[in-house]
Amino acid sequence: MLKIVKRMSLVSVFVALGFMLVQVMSDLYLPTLTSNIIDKGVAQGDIPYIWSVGGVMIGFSFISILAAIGNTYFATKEAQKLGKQLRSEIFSKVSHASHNQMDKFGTASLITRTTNDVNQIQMVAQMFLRLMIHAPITLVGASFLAYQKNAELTKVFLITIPILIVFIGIVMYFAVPLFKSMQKKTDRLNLVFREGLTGVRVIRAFNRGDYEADRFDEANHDFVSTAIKVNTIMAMMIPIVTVIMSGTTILIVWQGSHLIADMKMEVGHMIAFMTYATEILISFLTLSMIFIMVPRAQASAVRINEVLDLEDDLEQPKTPTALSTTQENVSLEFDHVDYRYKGAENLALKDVNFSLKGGETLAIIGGTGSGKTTLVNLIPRFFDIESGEIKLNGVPVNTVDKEELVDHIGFVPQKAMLFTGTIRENLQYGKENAIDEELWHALEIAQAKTFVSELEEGLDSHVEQGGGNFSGGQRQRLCIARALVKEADVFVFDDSFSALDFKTDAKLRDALKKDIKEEIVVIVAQRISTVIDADLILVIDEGKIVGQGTHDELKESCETYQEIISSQMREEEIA
Ligand SMILES: Nc1ncnc2c1ncn2[C@@H]1O[C@H](COP(=O)(O)OP(=O)(O)OP(=O)(O)O)[C@@H](O)[C@H]1O
Repeated sequence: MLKIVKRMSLVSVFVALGFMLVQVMSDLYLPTLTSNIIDKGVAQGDIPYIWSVGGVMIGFSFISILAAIGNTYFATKEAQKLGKQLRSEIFSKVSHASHNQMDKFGTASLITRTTNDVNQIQMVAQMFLRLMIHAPITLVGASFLAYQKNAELTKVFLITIPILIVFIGIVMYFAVPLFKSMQKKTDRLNLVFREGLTGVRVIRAFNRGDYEADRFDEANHDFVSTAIKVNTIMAMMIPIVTVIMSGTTILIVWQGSHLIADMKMEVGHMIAFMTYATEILISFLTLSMIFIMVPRAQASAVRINEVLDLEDDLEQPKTPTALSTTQENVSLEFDHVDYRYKGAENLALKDVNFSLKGGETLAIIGGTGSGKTTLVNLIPRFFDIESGEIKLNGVPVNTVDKEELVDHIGFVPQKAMLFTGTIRENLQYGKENAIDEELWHALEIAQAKTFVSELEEGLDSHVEQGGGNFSGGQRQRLCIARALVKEADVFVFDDSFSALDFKTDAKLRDALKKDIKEEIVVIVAQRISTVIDADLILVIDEGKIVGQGTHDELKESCETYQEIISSQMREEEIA
């Protein structure tokens, strides 16, 4: 937690604490002034004394109010700033995280960490600046002043404070673990909620609405029952502490009245003593709340630090090699590449070997789970390989600055993902200053020009979250156009033509061939018709290249390729 709160500005922290100190001192002085008014003013009928001390009291009350406002302002400002900074740092970390790191946490947990966990820290930071120092200082100050008023009467605390401590201890024993478990339950709730929202169409298609609602209810019930338990325990605090406080007052009045009767104490002193006693007990209560909140925030701090301390598992080269692009040097080479997912027993890719020159098209075909996506993900270095070497334009990709490498690659992932905004903003994602002409050209190659031009607002048409207002095929074509706007050396299309009909698929590949003369095109596909014209086809099975060559060569020599052809011919016959 210390590591996290270190982000707060020391100046603001000291200013907030300074205001708080002034507030505590003023508050502690007020009961003494009350006691003086009663004992010296009221008891002796000294009206001018009452007026003058009353004036001082009003003055100190004002100082206390102003100090409280100052403290709250700086405490809130610093706590909010801390929350803002943490959220930005987590977001930045996550947006630069590798695929492996994203898989480690999961989206739902990352959302909880950015929202709920940051809120916990924010609350504790504010409480620290408002109360954490206030409570101990008040406790010490009020105890000292109460002792000064009457040492004999402080014996009352020897009875009430141990009772309070035991009670608070019991509450903490039961409440702290429940508070901690609530974080995990919030994670689970977010996970189920998120899956329910993102998968709403699948849920409807499979008529699983009731099942999902039950699943959500279960997570919701689990969360709520823990919250009820914890709140029930906490709800007991106030009445029991009130009883203890009332008991303390009764004991003070009972003991105090004897002392007054014996002329060992004045009435004003007893009233001041009672006020100090209340402050002492409230400080104890505040401290106990702090002891409950700090472990909870500590759990949040650990979860936040887990994200912030993520070591970059894709090392940035210390002296990066520049990646130049000339008409002659565009090339992509996989040299005996092996890759294994973190923690996996088997290699996901074994001994992948091929090379391509600018202007060539590579097609990768194979069954589901054979390793096609894994292979193309290695080109922009989403993962680091176990052995072998991958070179782009003759330069090993792990020696190139990561951002520079990605700048040279136009990537269309398997899942067509668009951002909320306009079509123009989405297309300019890879080249901010791309002019309309370039955007229309990319749309034309991607076979998206016709439907975009038919939209009333053309390039300025609104794109809903995730591209929800476009069909699957339209989304895919917009994603293809977005990649084409980039000035890349390699264009990767990971199963990006799957939602297109055969005619559009053929037209798109034709347009690509005509337009992309110097760059490399890598197409992952399931359909033979998509790969048929490629200069090189890799047939992949269980991570191994089982055949490579042109369509005609593979048709003769590769058994797996022949099987794919015959299975698709059967499908066409059936159709
Ligand atoms: N993040 C991951 N962690 C561990 N294993 C993974 C991960 N992603 C994929 N795999 C495994 O690696 C293998 C290859 O997966 P990959 O996604 O590359 O296949 P694919 O050929 O693209 O499949 P599809 O055609 O269904 O998209 C599969 O066995 C899969 O289970």
